[in-house]
Amino acid sequence: MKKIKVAIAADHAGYQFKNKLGEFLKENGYLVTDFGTNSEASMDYPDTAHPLAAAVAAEEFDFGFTLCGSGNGITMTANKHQKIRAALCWNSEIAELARLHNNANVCGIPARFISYEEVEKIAKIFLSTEFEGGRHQNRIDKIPLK
Ligand SMILES: O=C(CO)[C@H](O)[C@H](O)[C@H](O)COP(=O)(O)O
Repeated sequence: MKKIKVAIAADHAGYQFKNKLGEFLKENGYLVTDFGTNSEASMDYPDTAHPLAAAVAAEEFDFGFTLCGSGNGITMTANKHQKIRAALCWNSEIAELARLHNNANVCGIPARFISYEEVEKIAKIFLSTEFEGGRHQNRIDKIPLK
């Protein structure tokens, strides 16, 4: 069976959870590529979020996970890419809706505000939920600026 390709990226605030999430995903059969950051030294989230978003937009990966302190900066950055629909997901219900209704291809995680256990729950539901299509397809078609 074809393995799902997942990209992960973080800033210093999301570094620890990003590493744990990467290991968890590998253990569960996903092909994981880590776009950094590679330490807890302070850095600027666009430096990892833009390369991840460009690669997901180019369909080199099926999904991306981005982690920073609030999840906001790294999600805002990813959403600057036309083909990216990055959703800020702070619990599994929101993550499920991000896939069902928004066909999100990047999951933004607020690492300073949720537990690591919640991160795994979010990742599991995000990766296993199919987009519903229908009325939601009409809506996401209207998101990009023409
Ligand atoms: O981008 C963010 C805010 O929207 C993230 O939460 C960052 O991780 C945060 O701003 C980093 O803050 P720090 O004080 O530089 O550690």
